[in-house]
Amino acid sequence: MGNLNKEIRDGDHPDITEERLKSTFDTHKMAAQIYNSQRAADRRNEITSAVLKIPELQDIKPLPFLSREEKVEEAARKIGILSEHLYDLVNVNDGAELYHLNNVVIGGEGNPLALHGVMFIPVLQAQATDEQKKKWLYRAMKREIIGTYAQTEMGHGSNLRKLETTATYDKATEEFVLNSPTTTSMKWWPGNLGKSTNYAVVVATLIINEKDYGPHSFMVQLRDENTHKPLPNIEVGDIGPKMAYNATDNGFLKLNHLRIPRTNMLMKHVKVEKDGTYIKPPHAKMSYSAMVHVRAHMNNTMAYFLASSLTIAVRYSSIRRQGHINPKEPEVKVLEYQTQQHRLFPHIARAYAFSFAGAETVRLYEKVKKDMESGETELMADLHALTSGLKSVVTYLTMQGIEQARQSCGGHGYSMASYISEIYGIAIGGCTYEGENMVMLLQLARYLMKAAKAVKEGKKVEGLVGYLSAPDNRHSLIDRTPEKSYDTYLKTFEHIARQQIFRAFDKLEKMLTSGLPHSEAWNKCSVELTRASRLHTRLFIAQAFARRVHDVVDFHIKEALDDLLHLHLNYELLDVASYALEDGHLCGEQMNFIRSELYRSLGKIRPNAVSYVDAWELSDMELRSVLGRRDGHVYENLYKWAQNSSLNRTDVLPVFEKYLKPLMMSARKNSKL
Ligand SMILES: CCCCCCCC/C=C\CCCCCCCCCCCCCC(=O)SCCNC(=O)CCNC(=O)[C@H](O)C(C)(C)COP(=O)(O)OP(=O)(O)OC[C@H]1O[C@@H](n2cnc3c(N)ncnc32)[C@H](O)[C@@H]1OP(=O)(O)O
Ligand SMILES: Cc1cc2nc3c(=O)[nH]c(=O)nc-3n(C[C@H](O)[C@H](O)[C@H](O)COP(=O)(O)OP(=O)(O)OC[C@H]3O[C@@H](n4cnc5c(N)ncnc54)[C@H](O)[C@@H]3O)c2cc1C
Repeated sequence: MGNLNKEIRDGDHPDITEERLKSTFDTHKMAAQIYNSQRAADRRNEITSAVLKIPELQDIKPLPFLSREEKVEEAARKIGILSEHLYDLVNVNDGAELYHLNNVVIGGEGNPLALHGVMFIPVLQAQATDEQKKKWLYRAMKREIIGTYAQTEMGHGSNLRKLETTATYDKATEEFVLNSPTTTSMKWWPGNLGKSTNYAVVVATLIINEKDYGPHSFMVQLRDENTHKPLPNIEVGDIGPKMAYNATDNGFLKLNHLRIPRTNMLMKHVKVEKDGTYIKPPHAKMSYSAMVHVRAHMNNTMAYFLASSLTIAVRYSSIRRQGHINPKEPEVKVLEYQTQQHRLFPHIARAYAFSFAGAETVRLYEKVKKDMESGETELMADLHALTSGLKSVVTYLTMQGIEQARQSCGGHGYSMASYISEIYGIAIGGCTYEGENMVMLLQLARYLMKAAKAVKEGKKVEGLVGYLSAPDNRHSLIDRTPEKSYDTYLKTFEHIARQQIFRAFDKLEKMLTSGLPHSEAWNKCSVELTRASRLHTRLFIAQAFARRVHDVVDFHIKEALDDLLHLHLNYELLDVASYALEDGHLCGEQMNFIRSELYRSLGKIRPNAVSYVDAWELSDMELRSVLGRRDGHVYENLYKWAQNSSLNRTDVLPVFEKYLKPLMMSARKNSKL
């Protein structure tokens, strides 16, 4: 039998090899859990190996040394090369393969086709008629045209019903007139809108006979297909540098009474007839499908960002030696410190948890998508509630985890050589895009309040909120849990979520009964409501993790995942325990039990720490991190990396002659006086 950890190679840093030799599980088999099948895990590695053989696909230099223009150019250059090799490298119908290819070759900072693949094509698939698909979708799939999804405006992103861009139907010419009447009505933010795309699905408020029908989707050609010059009545450009994503040209768009044919409205589910008759869709929010598509996949992209930063931090922590635990022994790896373990390991568990919750979400999404094809919309509300909560909780916890990973690398974590700050910047965009987190937590809260009302009225609720009708124990039995049975933990999470949901419900009801209008009462309860949504979502994540561990067959993988789950449940419970202490569901003694289980878990995880992150099988090419190198040879490569700095091109910079020398000369002269 070979090594269980598949990353071991001759010549690696002995400290990291020592870690890998301790692995109790086969890291490639674990990758099959993370990526949902052995085949998917194999394909990732095959794609990486194939990419490594194509010299033109390698980074010209470390990305942090590129200017914004160079980043945009570099991403576009690689997209060009990728086009030549695409069909040899991946199955183009497999989103996971494309995403992996993107991460290895281009990375997270963006590329000209990002929104094309993530939103433009999905919105056409879901909302275009067959005729419209023939006209645009197939051309888009062949990349004859490049598109984006232009919804957000300078003045409005969250509140879609107040989008100012109008699409007014002109019956006489059978056209829509698209107009941005104000500065704030300009589209502002859409990815790749600024410079790369020549088409966009523009979301605008539909007006027929002066009646407002709310946001609808329209296909708009922005630029000439040959010259790429903006078409008449269109102003379009880049919105400038951002915290991260700087290889992406997020853009602005002003439409000046632009006329488009009636048939450019996406009409699979909703229609405007020639005479202006409006035929409504089977469900009012069907046109929001592109957002739900991205939200459903965000658990996995966030898990990936979190796992990337943890891979960097854990590998580095295994070669970084500083300080002593036993003064008679050599300096220890910083990974030996309990504080370092507590800082990193719970986030490793979260990355796994998000990936497992993500797999369940994508399954539900695929089902709803299929149902919608035939006009069936029953599960749309469940999916919207689930993805709204997960999107918010997972992005927020990912942000926390990445920042802890950065700090755990000390000074070198702050250097772009770690690349963690870039990953952080990319990931935290997710707290805002696809619905600002608070706004989306409040969407889930609407669903939870409906369920709570039903329960109060004596009705039985099922599915994601089924626990609200289930019997509850007055006191948690958590310290009477047999090993490897997590039922009592999950029951405690259920109790906490249930209590908070009803607390928010009761508060809201009381205000409504006192005569406060619904929207005001809602606002006054909104902090409690968002708490309810978070607790409900964290319960779902814990349940999804437990369901996955339950289903695993391989003994060693199951055992390793079980250790992570144990850590997860104890850590998360401590994080939310105040809710259960308030009503005496948990007592002080049980808190001590949870704490001691948590510390025991850290010790259990420690020998496998490097293997848990190695199991994500993130290559050096995609990590782009000196600290996270697979071989552990960090220090000599940090020095090499710094040689890329343009400041090192000459020994003396012109600023010396210009500013520093006169400053020092004058200071010296003055001190002689
Ligand atoms: C050469 C080739 C090489 C190729 C190689 C590589 C190729 C690349 C391949 C892959 C690349 C991968 C690269 C990855 C890059 C990743 C990039 C990141 C992408 C970033 C994208 C970001 C995009 C955006 O941000 S788009 C804009 C998003 N905007 C929002 O999310 C707005 C948020 N607001 C809302 O959604 C709504 O306003 C709202 C939901 C808050 C409220 O809507 P409303 O006003 O219409 O609602 P009402 O109040 O009237 O009603 C509420 C009611 O409706 C129900 N509801 C709402 N939404 C839904 C829904 N979607 N489904 C079902 N029901 C819904 C809600 O539940 C309420 O119901 P009630 O019953 O309670 O009334
Ligand atoms: C990296 C990135 C990429 C993006 N890509 C795209 C894209 O491709 N296409 C596109 O169309 N858009 C895109 N966007 C825009 C993005 O979708 C919006 O910025 C986002 O939906 C938030 O809307 P907003 O900016 O209006 O926030 P605001 O709503 O202005 O948020 C400001 C504050 O107000 C609060 N708030 C607002 N409404 C409520 C409420 N009802 N209740 C309580 N609090 C509230 C929020 O919680 C927040 O704290 C992108 C944004 C980013 C950062």
